[in-house]
Amino acid sequence: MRKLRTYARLHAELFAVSMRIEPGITLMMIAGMVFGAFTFALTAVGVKVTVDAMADRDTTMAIIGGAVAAAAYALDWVIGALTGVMTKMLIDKAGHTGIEPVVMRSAAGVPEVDHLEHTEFLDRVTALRGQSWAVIWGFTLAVRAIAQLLRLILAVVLLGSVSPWLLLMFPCVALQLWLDGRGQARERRADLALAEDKRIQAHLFDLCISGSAGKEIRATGAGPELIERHDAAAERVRSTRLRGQLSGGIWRAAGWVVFAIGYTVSIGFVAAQVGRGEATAGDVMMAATIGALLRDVVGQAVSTATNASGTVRVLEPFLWLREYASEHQDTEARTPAPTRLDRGISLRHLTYTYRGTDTPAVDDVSVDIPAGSVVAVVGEYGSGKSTLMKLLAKLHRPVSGSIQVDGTDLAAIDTAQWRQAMSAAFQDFGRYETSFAEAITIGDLERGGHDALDAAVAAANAEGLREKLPDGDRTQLGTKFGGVELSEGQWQKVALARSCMRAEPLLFLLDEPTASLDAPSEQAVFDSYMARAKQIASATGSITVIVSHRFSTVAGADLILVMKHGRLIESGGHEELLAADGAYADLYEIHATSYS
Ligand SMILES: Nc1ncnc2c1ncn2[C@@H]1O[C@H](COP(=O)(O)OP(=O)(O)OP(=O)(O)O)[C@@H](O)[C@H]1O
Repeated sequence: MRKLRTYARLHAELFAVSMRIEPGITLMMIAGMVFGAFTFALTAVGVKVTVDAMADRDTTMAIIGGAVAAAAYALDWVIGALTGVMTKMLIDKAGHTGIEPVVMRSAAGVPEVDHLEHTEFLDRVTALRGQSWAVIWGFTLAVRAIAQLLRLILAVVLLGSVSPWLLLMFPCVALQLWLDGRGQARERRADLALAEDKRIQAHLFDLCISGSAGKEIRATGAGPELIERHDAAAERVRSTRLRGQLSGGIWRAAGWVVFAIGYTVSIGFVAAQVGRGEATAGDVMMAATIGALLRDVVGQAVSTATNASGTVRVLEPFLWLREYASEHQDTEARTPAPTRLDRGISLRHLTYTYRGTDTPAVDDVSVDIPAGSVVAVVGEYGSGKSTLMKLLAKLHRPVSGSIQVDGTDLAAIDTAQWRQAMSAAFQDFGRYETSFAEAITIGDLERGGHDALDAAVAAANAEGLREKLPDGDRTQLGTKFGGVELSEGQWQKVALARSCMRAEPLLFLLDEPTASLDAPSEQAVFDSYMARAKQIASATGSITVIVSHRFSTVAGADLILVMKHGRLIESGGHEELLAADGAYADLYEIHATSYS
C-alpha cells in the first residue's frame, strides 16, 4: 500500500513536470488515450446495431451502425498513432530537460562521498545512466494503463448488458494478468541478480580499453585473464537472463491459455441463449467483437504492464536516489563557517569506519591543532591518513567523536560554507577535460581573474607547462574533445593549481598531492606551499595539513601526527619525535634516505 502511494505521488509529480515542459502535448496525449477507450465501445455497439437492423431488415439503421462501427474502429487506430507520436515527443523533451538534471543533481549533489564507493548506489546509477527518459515513459505508461482500465470497465458494462455469462471473461482476464505479472516478476528478479555481473563486465571492458591501465595490462600479460573473466561475467549475465526469460515465458503462456478458455466458453453460452430466444444475433456479434477487441486490450494491458514493470527498474532507482540525496543534505548544519581561526581545530575521539568493514579506518583520534600551524600526517600505507583528511573536509561523517573548529562542532557548520573556506588537493585528483584556464578556475572557487590564475599556476610550479601549451590558457586539455593530452605529472600540476585558487583558505589539505611529480618539481611545489602556508597562517590563523612521505617537508611542519592502524600513536615536533626514538624515528630512518 505504501509502495502504491509512493508511486501515485511520483506519477503526480511527473505529471507536473510534463505539464511544465510540454503542457499542450501532455494534455492532448491524455485526452487521446481516454477518448480511444470510447471509440472501442462505439465499435462494439455499432456492430450490434448493424446485425440487429439487418435481422429487422432495417437497411438505414444497418448502414448507420456499420458506418459508426467502421469509423470508430478506424479512429481508434488514428488516435493510437497520434498518441504514440505525442508520447515519444514528451518522453524525449521532458525526460532530458526535466528528469536528467534531477538525476545528475541527486547523484552528484550529496555533500559526502560514502555512497560513491557503495554497490547499492552504484547499481542504481548504472540502471539510471542515460535512461532518464524512461522515468517519463513510466508516467505515460501509467496514463495508458488508466485508459486501458477504462476500456475494460466499458467492456464489463456492455457484456453485462447482454448476458451475465459473458462476465466470465473477466476473471479469466484477471487471472491472465496475474499470471503475466508473475512472469514479469521472474524476469525482473533475474535482471536485478545480473546487475553486479554487468558492472564487472563493463568494468573489465573499460579497464582493457583505457589508455592508462591498457599499458600495464599488456606489460604484465594480464590481458587473457581479464578477457576470460569478462567472458565469464558475460556468460553469467546471459544464463541468468535466459533463466528469467524462460520461467517468465511459462507463466505468460499459462495466462493466455486461461484467457482462451474463458473466451470460448462464455461466447458458447450466449450462442445457446440465442437458440432459446434470450439474446439476439446482434448481441452475439457484439460479445464476439468485444471479446476479440478485449484480446487486443488485454494484450496491450499486458504489454503496458511489461513496459511499466521495465520502467520500475528505472523508477525505483530514481526514487531511491532522490530520497538518498534529500536525506543526506545536511540541512541541520546551519552554523556559519568562521572567517578566521583563533584557537584552532581539535579532534575529539574521532572515529570513522567505512561501510561494510569492521575495523575503524580512523580510531579514537584526539589532538589539538593550533591555529596558524602547519601539520604533517605520516604513517604506513592504509594507516588512515587520507580518511582523516576526508573527515576534515566533511566528506565523511564521523561514526563517533567530533572535530571542533574554534570550539564549534564541524558537524554543525554549514557544509557548503566550510568547503568555501577550505582548499584541498588529493592524491586521486580529477582530470577536467576543458580549457587549461577553466580546469584551474572551475567550480565555485573564487574567480579572481588572471591575477588569481597566475598566482595559482605559480604556486603549483606549473608555469613551464603553461608556456608549452599551444593555445595558452585556452588550450583544450585531454583527448576526449580533441585537446592535448597531458602527462600524469602535468595533470597533477593542473589539479594543484586548482587547489591554490583560494587565496586565503582557513584549512588547506594536501593529501600526497605530488605523488606524480619528479623530485625537483615536488621540492619546488612543497617549498612554495610551505611559504604560502606560513603566509596564510599569519593572516587568518589558517591551518595547513599535509600528508607526505617527503621527510624534508614533514620535518618543517609545526606538528607531526604519526598514524598506525587508524590510531594516532605519536604527535609532536620533528626534533621531539626523533628524540623519543619511537615510530616516527623509525619511519624517518626508512624514508629519509629515499625521499629527502
Ligand atoms: N572506500 C573504502 N571502503 C572501505 N575501506 C576503505 C575505503 N577507503 C579506505 N579504506 C580502508 O581504510 C583504511 C585507511 O585507508 P586510508 O586511505 O585512509 O589510508 P592511508 O594512510 O591514506 O593510505 P595511503 O598511504 O595508501 O594513501 C585502509 O585499511 C583502507 O583499506
